[in-house]
Amino acid sequence: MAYVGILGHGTVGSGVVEVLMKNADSIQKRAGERIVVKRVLDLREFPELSYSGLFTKRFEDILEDPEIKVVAEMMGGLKPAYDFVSRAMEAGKHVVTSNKELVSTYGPELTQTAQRMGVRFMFEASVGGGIPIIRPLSQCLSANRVSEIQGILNGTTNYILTRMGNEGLDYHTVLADAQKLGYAEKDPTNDVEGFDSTRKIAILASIAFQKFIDYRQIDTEGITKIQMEDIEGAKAFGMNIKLIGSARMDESGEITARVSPCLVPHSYPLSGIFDVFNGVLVKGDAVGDVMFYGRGAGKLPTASAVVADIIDIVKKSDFKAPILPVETQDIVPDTEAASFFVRSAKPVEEVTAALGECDTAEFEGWTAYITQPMTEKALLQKGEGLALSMPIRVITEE
Ligand SMILES: NC(=O)C1=CN([C@@H]2O[C@H](COP(=O)(O)OP(=O)(O)OC[C@H]3O[C@@H](n4cnc5c(N)ncnc54)[C@H](OP(=O)(O)O)[C@@H]3O)[C@@H](O)[C@H]2O)C=CC1
Ligand SMILES: N[C@@H](CC=O)C(=O)O
Repeated sequence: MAYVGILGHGTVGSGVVEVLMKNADSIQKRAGERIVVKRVLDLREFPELSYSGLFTKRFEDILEDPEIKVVAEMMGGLKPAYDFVSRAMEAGKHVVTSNKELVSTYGPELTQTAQRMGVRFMFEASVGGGIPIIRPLSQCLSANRVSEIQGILNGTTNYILTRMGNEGLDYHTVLADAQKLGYAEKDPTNDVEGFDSTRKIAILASIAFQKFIDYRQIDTEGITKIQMEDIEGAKAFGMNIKLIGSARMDESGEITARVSPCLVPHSYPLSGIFDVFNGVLVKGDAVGDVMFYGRGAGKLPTASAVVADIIDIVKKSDFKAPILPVETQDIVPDTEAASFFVRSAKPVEEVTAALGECDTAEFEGWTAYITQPMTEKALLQKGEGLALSMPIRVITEE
C-alpha cells in the first residue's frame, strides 16, 4: 500500500480523492501498488462523504504519520502551503502540487529541498490543468533549443471570452458561471487580470530556458478592459480575442515575456481553442512547432494531472522530477513592433491621418482599425486626442 495525505479538499483536492478511489484498480496496475488516501486536511468538515472519517484539521496528523509517503497539496496560496510543503519534504515525504502561485514563487527553492532530501517535488497540474505540458517540456523536448512558448493558459478567461463572443453574454454573468464550475481561483482577480497566466508562462519559460523567470517582471494585462465592441470588431477582421501568455529567448539569450489579450487570425493554431480549453504552442529548433491542447481547469481534468504525478512517484519510475533552475534571469522589455487593434468614434480620415494606413471595419458610430506594425508607445503618441480604445496586439502568422 502507498499512503497519500491530501492538503485541501476543494475543487481539485476532492477530484483527486474521487479519481484515486474510482480508478483504484487500474491505478494499482499502473503504479504497482494500491494507492490509498489516508488523511485529508481541510478547514471544513464533510460529514456527508463516505470517507468523512479521514478528515483532520491538524497538518501534523499527516506530517507525523510515517506511513504517508506522498503529500498532495491543493490548498492554493502561499500561506500555509509553502510551510506545509517544505516541512513535508524535510520529513522525507514526496510532494505533488497544483499550486502555481507556490511553484512560480518558491519553485527553485522547493526543487532544491527535494533534491537534498532525496524526494520528488512534482507540479504537472500547476500549468494547463489536465494538459500534460511540464513533463513533455522537461523530458520529451529536452533535445531542443526552445525559442518561444505561446499559450492560452487560463481556462476562466478563455471561457469568458468564448461565451461573450458566441452568446453576447456580459462579462459578470459568465464570470459567475466560471466560478460555479470551479474554474476560477478563489480570488478571480488573478484570472481576469492575467496574473494566473503570468505565473504559468513564468513556470514554462523557466523550464524551457533553464533560467528562473520571476513572474513579477512580466508585463501583464488581463481581460477586464475588453468590451463587447472589441469582440465584434475582431470578428469583422476574421479574428478572435484570446488572452495570450508568451515568452521568447532570442539568439543572444535575452528573454522577453508578456501576458495580454491579442487578436488572433482564425488560421492561427491558438485561435480554435474555446471554452475552458487551454493550448500551448512550443517552438523548438529541432522539432519545429508543437501544440498541447486540453482542459485547462476544472475538478477532474486537474485531478488527472495530480494523480499522474502521484502514480509516477509510487511506481518509482526512472523519471526525474522537473527542475526549476536556481539561476535567475531578468527579462528585457519587449519593444518589438506589432500591429494593433483600436476603436475610435472619430472620423476615419482623422484617425488614419494620425495613425497612418490601417485596415478598417465600420460600425454604427465607431470604426475598428488594425494599424501597421509600430510600438505601443508610438501608437499611443500618434493616437493622442483620438479617444482610442485600449490597443490590442494583433498576432500575425510568421
Ligand atoms: N480549480 C482549478 O481548475 C484548478 C486549480 N488549480 C490550483 O489548485 C489549487 C486549489 O484550487 P481549488 O481546488 O480550485 O481551490 P479551492 O478553494 O476549491 O480548494 C482549496 C481547499 O483548501 C482548503 N484550505 C485552504 N487553506 C487551508 C488550510 N490552511 N488548511 C486546510 N485547508 C485549507 C480550502 O478550505 P476553505 O474553502 O474552507 O477555505 C478548500 O477546501 C490552487 O492553487 C489553484 O490555483 C490548478 C489547476 C486548476
Ligand atoms: N483558475 C485557473 C485554474 C487552473 O489553473 C484557470 O481558470 O485556468
